[in-house]
Amino acid sequence: MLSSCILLICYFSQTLYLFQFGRWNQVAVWLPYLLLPLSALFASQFNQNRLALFAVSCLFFASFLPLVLAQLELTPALNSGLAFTWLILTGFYLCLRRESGLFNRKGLMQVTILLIPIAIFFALAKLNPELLTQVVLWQTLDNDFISLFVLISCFAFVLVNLVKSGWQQNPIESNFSIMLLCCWFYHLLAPNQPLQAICLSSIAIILIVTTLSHSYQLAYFDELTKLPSRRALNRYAMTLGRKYILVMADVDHFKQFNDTYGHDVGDQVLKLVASRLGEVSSGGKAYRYGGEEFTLVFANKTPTQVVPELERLRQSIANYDMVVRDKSRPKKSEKDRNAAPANATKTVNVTISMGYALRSKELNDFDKCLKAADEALYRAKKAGRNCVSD
Ligand SMILES: Nc1nc2c(ncn2[C@@H]2O[C@H](COP(=O)(O)OP(=O)(O)OP(=O)(O)O)[C@@H](O)[C@H]2O)c(=O)[nH]1
Repeated sequence: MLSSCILLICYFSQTLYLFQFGRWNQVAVWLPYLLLPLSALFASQFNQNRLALFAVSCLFFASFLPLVLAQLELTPALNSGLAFTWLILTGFYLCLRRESGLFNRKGLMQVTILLIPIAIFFALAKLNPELLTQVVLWQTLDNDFISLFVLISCFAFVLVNLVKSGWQQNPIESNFSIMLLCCWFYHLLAPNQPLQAICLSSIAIILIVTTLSHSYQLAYFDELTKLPSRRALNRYAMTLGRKYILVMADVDHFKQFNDTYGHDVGDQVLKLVASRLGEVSSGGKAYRYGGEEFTLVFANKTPTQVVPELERLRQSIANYDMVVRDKSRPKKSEKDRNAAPANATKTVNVTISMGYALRSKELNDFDKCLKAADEALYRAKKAGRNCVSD
């Protein structure tokens, strides 16, 4: 989200600067017609079909939609308000939808749903044009270009998205909010065509940045735990100097835990352990190595600095009371289901074992050091688990 904001500011300021010289106006006006199809193609190649559809929608909005709405023979202000209402509804809908294919039944249904508001506009324009004007245009402000409906939906959209994306840490949702703000600027900047075109080009650029950042996230972050993945660890290994400590951490008796409480609860355990390890201090970085194994890397640290932090992490996980649903309780009848039984949930504690290795003359490369940390982990398991070993 931050990168999109920075990029947008740079793009805007540069283009505004070029505008001072006038001759760039023509370039700016046709640029969206190059960038939007490009971003749609790019997004669809990376299976980001919602982004691709939004790019196509913007293109439709800027080219064909005004021609379609012209058939209604309404005022230009109302046409503009209707077009924006449609674009905002489209953005809102696509943002809330789950990712699905483009050329299948779901994809076709998505496109049909996007066209429904236009059908409603046509019906209302024929049946009750007064109502349409009242809903879309903010007549009280005596400003035909500001639409109350667009204003409210815009704020609602940004608010919902920011809350949702903050909670999910998803670049797609948060960048949809920025794109909507661009649409909002487009609306305000009318009838300045070149400036409006900059807004559309900005949307195309954000679409490309979003596609790239989401793909980066998929490649380098673990989906379940949100920690950087093993691939990210291997990348980080290339940047490490001559002094570092590697730690291998493993959840104790995890198989038994999975067997007793089920795979979903097992996943919850992994999330819990990952969130605790992710809070590592003393300059450490946490990675999900694979399965129930995690790796911590401390660059430029000595065991004396690192071991107390490992002990702190181990204890914070061991002391956490995790509430799980007791899978073993008998299935109840419909009547019993309403009465919450006392033993419906129970509290369990998860422990982890850790082994660490310091890079030295013998362990002079990352793989050797990692293997030594793994052997130390094995010793921690043999020593009774829930402990740190070297
Ligand atoms: N729920 C869940 N289970 C996983 C995941 N990845 C690996 N596992 C399970 O983790 C378990 C690993 O078990 P083991 O390697 O035998 O180790 P353990 O039971 O933790 O025993 P010790 O390490 O000796 O304490 C296996 O049952 C895997 O199915 C995952 O992403 N989610």
